[in-house]
Amino acid sequence: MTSTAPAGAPQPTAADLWAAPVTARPLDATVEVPGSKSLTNRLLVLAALADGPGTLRGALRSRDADLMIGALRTLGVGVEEGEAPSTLHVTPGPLTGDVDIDCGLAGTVMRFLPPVAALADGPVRFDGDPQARVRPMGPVLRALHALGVVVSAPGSPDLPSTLPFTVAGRGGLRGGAVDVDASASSQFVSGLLLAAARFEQGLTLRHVGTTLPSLPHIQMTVATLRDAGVRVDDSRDGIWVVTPGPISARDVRVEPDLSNAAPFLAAALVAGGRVSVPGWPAATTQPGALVPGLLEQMGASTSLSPDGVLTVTGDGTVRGVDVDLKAAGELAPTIAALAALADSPSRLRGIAHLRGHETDRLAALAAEITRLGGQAEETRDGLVITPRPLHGGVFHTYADHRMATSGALLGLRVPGVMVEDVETTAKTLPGFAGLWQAML
Ligand SMILES: O=C(O)C1=C[C@@H](OP(=O)(O)O)[C@@H](O)[C@H](O)C1
Ligand SMILES: C=C(OP(=O)(O)O)C(=O)O
Repeated sequence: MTSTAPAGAPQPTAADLWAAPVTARPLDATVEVPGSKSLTNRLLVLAALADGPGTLRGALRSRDADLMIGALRTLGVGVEEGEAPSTLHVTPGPLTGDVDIDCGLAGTVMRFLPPVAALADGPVRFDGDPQARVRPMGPVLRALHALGVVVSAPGSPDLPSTLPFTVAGRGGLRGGAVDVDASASSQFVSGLLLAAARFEQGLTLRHVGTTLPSLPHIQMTVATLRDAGVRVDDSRDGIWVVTPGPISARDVRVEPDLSNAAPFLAAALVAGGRVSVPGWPAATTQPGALVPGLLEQMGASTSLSPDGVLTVTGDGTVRGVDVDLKAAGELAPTIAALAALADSPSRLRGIAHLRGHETDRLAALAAEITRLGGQAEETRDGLVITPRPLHGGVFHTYADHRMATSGALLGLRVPGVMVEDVETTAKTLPGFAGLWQAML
């Protein structure tokens, strides 16, 4: 397949460009990454639906997390900062309708909150960034419709399949059995499951699509529900049964974001030397758990100390890989950047659904690696990347935080890489450029 960059990105001005730093010497750094986006936004939703006030500690504060906080407040939930901005006290209350929710570009907000909105006492209007208006929403909205919820789009008689849309909250939902095709996003399943204990009859949810991406994220949803005392039966592949009942209010600590740790750890492979990330959980449902194994396949050594410090060591040589990233599509931009710097070709498979992420990530990665002189081609479900000598140039990011971190990784070795709008990393990692510089 040929690649064209996704449309919609205006030409950057010089002020939008960040000169990615090149390293002259091996790294020797420890990088503390903030809380997981996926855990923070799940735990916020569960705290909002819980049977009493609860607390999150080590929560992420980023655009996506703050959009979730803002949306929950709009719905009548109390969310107060504690002694640190990463401590959040959540006080559930009756969910109020006749409100507007800004989803920004956050998949977790646009997919997790429509089922919650069905519990509100009036219409909840959802919209987001221009790029959010092309992200797939149809399956979750069709599932809500099948459960008896009225979902509408402004000025159209049809059931919407993208933002903007309105969910007519009626103060509650019967629940029952419903099918969903989650082949475009696991978040359709997670969103329905997170609210399901509050449906009168709970929920029996069956995935009916050909493929199911991001299974660790669904397992994360199930684990966070169970930790909050909700009964979930996931003993049959592609079927989840949530028993109705209270969601327990809790005081929880959020793990660091292992997917955001990935580009920092990968830097040890590109520059040589070592990078350590403290707080690495001994066991986790985050797909970032696959990072050490992937980096080892690409030539790194890794170790996890008993006190949870993950260390990646490299010698500046990157090996090509053939990997299925279906379980961890979030890691694909990092692996693609490594592949462009490798000593042999790579194939990334199982990630067709990345076309519906912040941008069409397959097109964006192929276009930007090619622009720097590399060879990267889209396949039906991924990318084939053949290393070539790279040169500097503008690395467009398409409002995608993980495109920006990929550009930084390439720039570590290739002089003159100018990353467009590096601040787009604030979606999940505010201060990325400073953390990156401090690592060098
Ligand atoms: O549930 C979650 O927190 C997420 C699920 C995944 O979505 P997809 O299944 O759409 O890839 C992942 O890519 C996204 O960054 C976060
Ligand atoms: C796909 C991602 O985000 P979202 O939660 O917006 O889907 C991502 O962070 O890589």
